[in-house]
Amino acid sequence: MTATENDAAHGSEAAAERGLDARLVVRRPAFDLDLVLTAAPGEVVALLGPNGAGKSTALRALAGLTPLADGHVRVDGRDLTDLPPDRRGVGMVFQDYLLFPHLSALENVAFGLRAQGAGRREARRRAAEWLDRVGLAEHASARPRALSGGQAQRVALARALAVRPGLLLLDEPLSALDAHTRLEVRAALRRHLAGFAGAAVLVTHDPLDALTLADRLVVVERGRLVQEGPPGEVARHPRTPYVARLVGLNLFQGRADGGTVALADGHLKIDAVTALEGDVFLAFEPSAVALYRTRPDGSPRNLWQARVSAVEGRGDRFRIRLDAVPHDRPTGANGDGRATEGGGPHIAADVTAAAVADLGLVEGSPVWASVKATEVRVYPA
Ligand SMILES: Nc1ncnc2c1ncn2[C@@H]1O[C@H](COP(=O)(O)OP(=O)(O)OP(=O)(O)O)[C@@H](O)[C@H]1O
Repeated sequence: MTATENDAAHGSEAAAERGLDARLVVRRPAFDLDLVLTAAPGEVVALLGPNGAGKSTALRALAGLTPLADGHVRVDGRDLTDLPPDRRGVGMVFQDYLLFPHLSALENVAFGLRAQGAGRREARRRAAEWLDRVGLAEHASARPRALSGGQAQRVALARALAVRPGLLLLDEPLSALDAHTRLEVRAALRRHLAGFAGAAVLVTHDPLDALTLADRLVVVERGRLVQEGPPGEVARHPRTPYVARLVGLNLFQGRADGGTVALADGHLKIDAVTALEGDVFLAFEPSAVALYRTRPDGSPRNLWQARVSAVEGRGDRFRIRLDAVPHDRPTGANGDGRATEGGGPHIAADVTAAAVADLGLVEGSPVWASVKATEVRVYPA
């Protein structure tokens, strides 16, 4: 059906609600998903979340591959909830659904067009156009096994886009590719998604894919939406420890009271520049943390005793994981924190190789850590 026929068939319904409108409820013995998901036409939504959060389940439910216990899937006003996958008209780029091995690249792309009712010649003409668009015109007659991973991925993308679906689903589209190919395909995918008129939902583990490809992030944990928003906003203002780790920020929750935030666990107070009162999140970059071997002179106010729990190399910097030593517990006779158990907030600090050497940072080293009040972002919880 063409877009116009589609509109005519579904009348004002279609005009009323463009894009994706879904509530996905899936129940399994040890897991349940309940996720409201929408995407406007032209919008790319990335589903992010830890392993087992339910991202693939959500995508498969949209595709009709996993049955819904409750909820609905509507695309451009059309109710797909009870339709089998092949009648949904949804474009899919899934790892285990990539290409038909016995068909050429051209025939793979033409397949969906034929299924949509295009004549053989017309389908091949449009398929050739799409292969050209993804830069694979000269591979039209190649079988999938003769294509590289990146090429196969681009054919799969061309096949999905050629039918101009109202909804495009991409499951880890770059995960099987090596680092170099990944860069290339990411750039190509970005271009094609920008020109795509329908709604797109992308599942990824890779924060870079999510940050560069998506207009909006939807973070899923344990089958529930825990945070959503434009990538920059989510990256600046994480609301769960998973998101904070993903974007490399230190995150705490606490209560603000006159420019001081008492952390939720009651062990530390942090000076911050804020007019907020009440429950807040508090975030700062690992690079904003300064480390000292002994208590620094002039004693900055946000100063903790901590113990190094891990030292991780990251290019030309080192990320130091710290367990803060709670200030209201005894810190040992010489005040160096050695006698105290960890258990205060965890902090990440980024330092240079020279600092690692000068401070002698190894697992178990006691240190003093500080962060300036002006480096701490505070936002409502
Ligand atoms: N076919 C299945 N049958 C039963 N349980 C399943 C099936 N597929 C996934 N699960 C379970 O459902 C939950 C959600 O899995 P899902 O694959 O959707 O998570 P995910 O967020 O995509 O994880 P990952 O990032 O590891 O791919 C997990 O507990 C998983 O073990």
